[in-house]
Amino acid sequence: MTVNQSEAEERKYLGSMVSRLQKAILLLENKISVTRHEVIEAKKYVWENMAGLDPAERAANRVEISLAIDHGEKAVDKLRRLRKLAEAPYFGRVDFVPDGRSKGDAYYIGVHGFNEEDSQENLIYDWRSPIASMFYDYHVGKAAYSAPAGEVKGEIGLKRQFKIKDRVMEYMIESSLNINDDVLQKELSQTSDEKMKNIVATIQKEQNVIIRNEHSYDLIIQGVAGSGKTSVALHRVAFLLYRFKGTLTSQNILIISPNKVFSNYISNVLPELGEETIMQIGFEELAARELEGVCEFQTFNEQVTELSDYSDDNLIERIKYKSSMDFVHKLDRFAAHVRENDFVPSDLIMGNARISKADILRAYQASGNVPIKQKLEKTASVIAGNARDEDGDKLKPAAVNKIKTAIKKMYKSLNLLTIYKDFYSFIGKPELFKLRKPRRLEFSDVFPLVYLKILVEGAKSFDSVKHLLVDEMQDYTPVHYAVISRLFTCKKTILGDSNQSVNPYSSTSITEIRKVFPEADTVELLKSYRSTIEIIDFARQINPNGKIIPIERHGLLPKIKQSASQDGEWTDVKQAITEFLESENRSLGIVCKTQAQAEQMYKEIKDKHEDIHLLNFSSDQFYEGIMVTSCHMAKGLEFDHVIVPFVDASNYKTEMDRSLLYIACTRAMHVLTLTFQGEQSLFISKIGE
Ligand SMILES: Nc1ncnc2c1ncn2[C@@H]1O[C@H](COP(=O)(O)OP(=O)(O)OP(=O)(O)O)[C@@H](O)[C@H]1O
Repeated sequence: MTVNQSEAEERKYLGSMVSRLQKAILLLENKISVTRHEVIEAKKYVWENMAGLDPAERAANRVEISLAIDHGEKAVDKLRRLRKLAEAPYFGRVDFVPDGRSKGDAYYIGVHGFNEEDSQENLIYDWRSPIASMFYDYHVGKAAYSAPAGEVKGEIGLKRQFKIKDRVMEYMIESSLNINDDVLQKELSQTSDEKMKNIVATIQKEQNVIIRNEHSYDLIIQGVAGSGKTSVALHRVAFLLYRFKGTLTSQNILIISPNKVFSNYISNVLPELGEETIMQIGFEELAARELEGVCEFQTFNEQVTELSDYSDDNLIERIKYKSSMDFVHKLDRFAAHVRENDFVPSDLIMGNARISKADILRAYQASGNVPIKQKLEKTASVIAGNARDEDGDKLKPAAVNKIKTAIKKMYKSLNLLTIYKDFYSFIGKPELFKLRKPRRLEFSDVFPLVYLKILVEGAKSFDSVKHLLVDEMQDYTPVHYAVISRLFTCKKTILGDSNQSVNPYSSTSITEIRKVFPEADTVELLKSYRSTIEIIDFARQINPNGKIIPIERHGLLPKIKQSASQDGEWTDVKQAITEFLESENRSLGIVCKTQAQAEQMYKEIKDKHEDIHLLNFSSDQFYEGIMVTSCHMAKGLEFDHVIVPFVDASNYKTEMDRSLLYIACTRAMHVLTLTFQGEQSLFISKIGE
């Protein structure tokens, strides 16, 4: 294989590829404009000849027009991809010779594939194609890939990485190692754009295994902070959309995300990869859908705020009790118990006919192991179907309805809140149920009630969803997962980090989640790509439990600034903002323990710079520049520079605070500054000793 050996040849080849892409763009633009013209003409024709066309002709015209529009839309999509490729056609190359052949080919790999209209020759391979997998999995030497016809073994003779921007090659690296560290280093040391970006050029081997996993039904990813869990999950979606084109579309994929800012933050990744963005929903929206008309409820954020403002042992006990798999089993046993015992039939008189309570009970018992409401419906329809009026005829609809109502009334109570309250008496712990206001639940009761509702009434499952992603899995309890498993029977990717819980009293480990999904495959990511070694070392001392391994990238040591007064601390924070403004960094997160502190901070500094944004739970956008927010909101996000204020002994003292501080510090990519006045928190006082 002798093509494009030298850098000069590669540059020339890049130039020719850009020209070929530009030619393809021109051709496609012409086609689109012709199609547009044809659609307009066809519509005009139908409009002008409406009266003269018979219904069959009108229908045929409509079909033709909508087909042309469909083609046009596909062409516009393709055009978007070609334009993107024309700016940076590829990022990698592997030269591969299959076993038994003397000659192989050079395969160029890009964000999208490209072949010219009149030729079947692939000029650029999509990063998701089978051949491209070798780029991520192997270095020079023996290699293999899975083709539709089976595994192809052979030898990689050359592997290169390119950084191409605005049609110009910035650099080219010969890589003998897997995705050369130099390129990864360069990528990671860049300052952050406004939103999360794709990582196709530097996907690591351990990440590629997850992305290209087509076989797991349920896949749980435990990954340390910054290990690329969210990136990997989104690339996995893009891979599955490519691999199962035709049976899976972006409308079949749903992500349960922690909040709207996070949704906005990740919203560019799939479009960058040429796919449409997927639907997103929050756990609370799910709960609101299920509990509509039943009751109101406290949000997760309100619960976290309450816990971080003051510590109430009874509340903590209630939360902890409801956060185990054992609790889910108790709800199951209770539902089985009431289903068995709370139906008390009586004889039913309809005109001259009498239906005995024994017959009704028999029908109820024969109605199967289904939710109570369905049992009652089945019982009623069997009884009504067998009953006859005085003339021996089947009952009229009005009489059938009467039977239905009467049988429903034989059940003790179908009021969900009443049944839920009874549950706590059943388990001998009535003190564990506390309404906040009449008909307002505290957060720890929300998903238990939803689960009970499913057991009583059955689930309205999301049938159109074929793949579900759950991010920040550590914040949801087994009962959340029990609900999820009933509402979504599809494949799932569940990801999170047990060390990043915003409420340790209800946090869930992979072991607990596996109790709900015993067949799930699990995978652990330990390498962290986001932060410098200095920042990770610092965070590791705050929370020594994690197994986090930083990627080899150095930066400044985190700074801790102490002052004697609050005014002194404001000055320190403002000074750090000035340092940020004077640096090349583009995003600054000021991450406070609580939302109230974030608001206080925002008030103090908002006049310092015109583009300071306060992020709270009603925000729906991630901004470039300076953002002030809470640890809870910042979860999943990242910033070039992070300032964590108020790190004093009274503000950060509990295990929950430790977890929040760890989350705050691991949001920083390049620079970390902590400030406090008075006595410093124990979590940082020993750092460096
Ligand atoms: N292979 C990679 N190449 C380049 N950048 C990467 C790679 N993997 C991860 N990153 C970068 O690391 C950062 C962290 O990624 P991501 O947010 O997906 O991690 P996470 O595990 O979900 O983090 P956290 O749980 O801490 O929120 C992002 O900037 C991402 O682009």
